Amino acid sequence: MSSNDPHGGPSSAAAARQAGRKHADGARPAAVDKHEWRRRFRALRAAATHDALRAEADALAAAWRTEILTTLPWGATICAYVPTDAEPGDMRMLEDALASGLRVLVPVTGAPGPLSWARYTGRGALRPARYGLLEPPGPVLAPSAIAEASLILVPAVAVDLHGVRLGRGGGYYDRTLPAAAPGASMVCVVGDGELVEELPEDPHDVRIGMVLTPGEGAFRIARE
Ligand SMILES: Nc1nc2c(c(=O)[nH]1)N(C=O)[C@@H](CNc1ccc(C(=O)N[C@@H](CCC(=O)O)C(=O)O)cc1)CN2
Ligand SMILES: Nc1ncnc2c1ncn2[C@@H]1O[C@H](COP(=O)(O)OP(=O)(O)OP(=O)(O)O)[C@@H](O)[C@H]1O
Repeated sequence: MSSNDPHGGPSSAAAARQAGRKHADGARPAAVDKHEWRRRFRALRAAATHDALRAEADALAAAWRTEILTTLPWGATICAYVPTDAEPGDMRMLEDALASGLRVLVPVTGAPGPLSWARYTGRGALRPARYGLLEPPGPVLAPSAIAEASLILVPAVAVDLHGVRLGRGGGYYDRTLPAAAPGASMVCVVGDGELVEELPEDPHDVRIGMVLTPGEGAFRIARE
């Protein structure tokens, strides 16, 4: 088994990081392995204790507040998403964004294609949607609304140090992000074990430029 084999089933964050290391020949892992990589990261997260997940969410909420929200002007638009229980971070991040005076848009999921958007006004307004997600009922904004955002939170199962992102496999964000404003920051929120050296990349994958992790807070990664 090579160190990049996603069938290996690492049992810790350190093992996940190790599994993301480069092949000796420098080649990227085959893109066909994305399903296995998703399965592996999902298993790691499912095995985490309640206390560990709570500590992770606390650290992410604190870093989000102090390292990102403080940099955004009152009234700015951001694109975020409503996290599920199986994703890092929690609703505090959305609530704190509202409290900081931001206009917060979250995705409205339709058939695979560019995501539409709706304004997040508070958790009480959310309704069950496709894939077990929670979304605002509307009014629905066209996919082009992403161009108004100065910062975009992009959900990720994992991300690598080159900005390659592994999503949930719908291809939604890869079809959505090209309409973002040229200067917008694209940020993935991931657990410490979900930032790895190298993930498989397809030609359609849009690289992101920043990560927020519980252990190291917000930092830029290379988009190269
Ligand atoms: N909270 C949240 N909202 C989001 C996303 C997200 O990742 N997280 N999305 C990000 O695009 C969009 C929804 N995309 C989704 C894409 C696929 C699946 C899904 O159920 N995938 C299957 C298996 C995929 C595979 O391995 O091929 C699964 O996860 O079991 C769910 C949502 C928009 N809203
Ligand atoms: N820009 C695009 N145009 C056409 N098809 C695309 C595009 N981006 C992705 N796809 C298709 O979507 C499918 C899923 O792609 P991929 O596995 O990269 O999704 P993902 O980034 O994990 O998902 P998501 O963005 O929903 O989290 C693939 O079959 C891919 O061919």
